[in-house]
Amino acid sequence: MQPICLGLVGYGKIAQDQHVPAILANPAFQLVSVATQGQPCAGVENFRSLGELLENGPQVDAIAFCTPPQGRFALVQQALAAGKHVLVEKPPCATLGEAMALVDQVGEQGVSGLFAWHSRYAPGIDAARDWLASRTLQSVKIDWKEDVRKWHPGQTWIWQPGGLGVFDPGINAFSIVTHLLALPLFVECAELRVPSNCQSPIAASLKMSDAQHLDVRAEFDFDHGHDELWSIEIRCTEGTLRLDNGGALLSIDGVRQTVSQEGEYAAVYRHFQQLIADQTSDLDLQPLRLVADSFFLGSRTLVEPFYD
Ligand SMILES: NC(=O)C1=CN([C@@H]2O[C@H](COP(=O)(O)OP(=O)(O)OC[C@H]3O[C@@H](n4cnc5c(N)ncnc54)[C@H](O)[C@@H]3O)[C@@H](O)[C@H]2O)C=CC1
Ligand SMILES: O=C1O[C@@H]([C@H](O)CO)[C@H](O)[C@H]1O
Repeated sequence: MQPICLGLVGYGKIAQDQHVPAILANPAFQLVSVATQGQPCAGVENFRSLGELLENGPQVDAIAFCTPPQGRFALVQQALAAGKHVLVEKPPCATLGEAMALVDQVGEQGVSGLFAWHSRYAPGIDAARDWLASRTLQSVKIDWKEDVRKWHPGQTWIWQPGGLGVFDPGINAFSIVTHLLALPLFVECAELRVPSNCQSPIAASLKMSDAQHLDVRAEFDFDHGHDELWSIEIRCTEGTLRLDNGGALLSIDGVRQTVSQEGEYAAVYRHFQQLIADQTSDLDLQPLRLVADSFFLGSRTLVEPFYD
């Protein structure tokens, strides 16, 4: 079986930390080229732009996008126009409208597309979804707190329009709960705390619900201590489910459950491989819709300036 020849755009932190190791560990893929504006990737042909990669580089079947969300729409469109399958890091684009347009364009091009909500592939998520399927939900409490200086050192794009600020990690919690819960969620109120020298929030408090008036609360914080707090607690009539460490740990009524041993990005690329084989796509917009609605409804409070 011929490997899927892969190009990658944006050889930055997540590409180095997660994408390239996952690609190299999966024999179904062969990374053949990178287009990036920073340091080059060893062992493959490097280019300064996607256009150069497509025009002058080795033939590729698919492209993985690890650039910031601003400007990503045009890049993915370029790959689609060239008939390439696309794997797009979260958030898929800087706006909901751009992401909606990509969904249409993937369909029109007849290729496979994946919006890679990586937290949905955390080890505990599938078991949590199975347990919840037969339970009666009462409330959901989300705490998603980390240190931006640890996870996005020197990344100014995250504080610019389209960079989402604390919703860049917070959208991962949205991607989990929209995957776990049967009914669509909507935002009821949002308080956004924006540093005086930034365009996007550093913290947020949210209240959400669904058509059955489920009580969903979320606290997001990008200026948290060194030890992250990525937890979701779901109280049901029959008991309490808790996901910790971003979904890597699952407990039910305080008892730790056995979960998958596969890492998030290994599962992401295995899913992408299957989508290509099945000639289909997985392009969910729900997490980005919740971010958009949080920004629509959000009251803004200016807080002290942020310095990296
Ligand atoms: N930092 C993290 O821990 C994680 C980040 N992500 C997501 O991955 C995406 C990238 O984040 P990071 O890797 O942290 O950012 P980063 O700033 O470290 O890397 C972005 C890379 O894209 C390159 N780039 C920008 N515009 C380009 C263009 N037009 N053509 C080619 N290369 C271009 C830059 O040179 C840089 O190497 C974001 O959407 C983020 O939400 C996902 C999971 C974790
Ligand atoms: O997607 C993301 O994940 C976090 C962090 O890497 C935990 O995995 C990061 O802030 C955000 O971009």
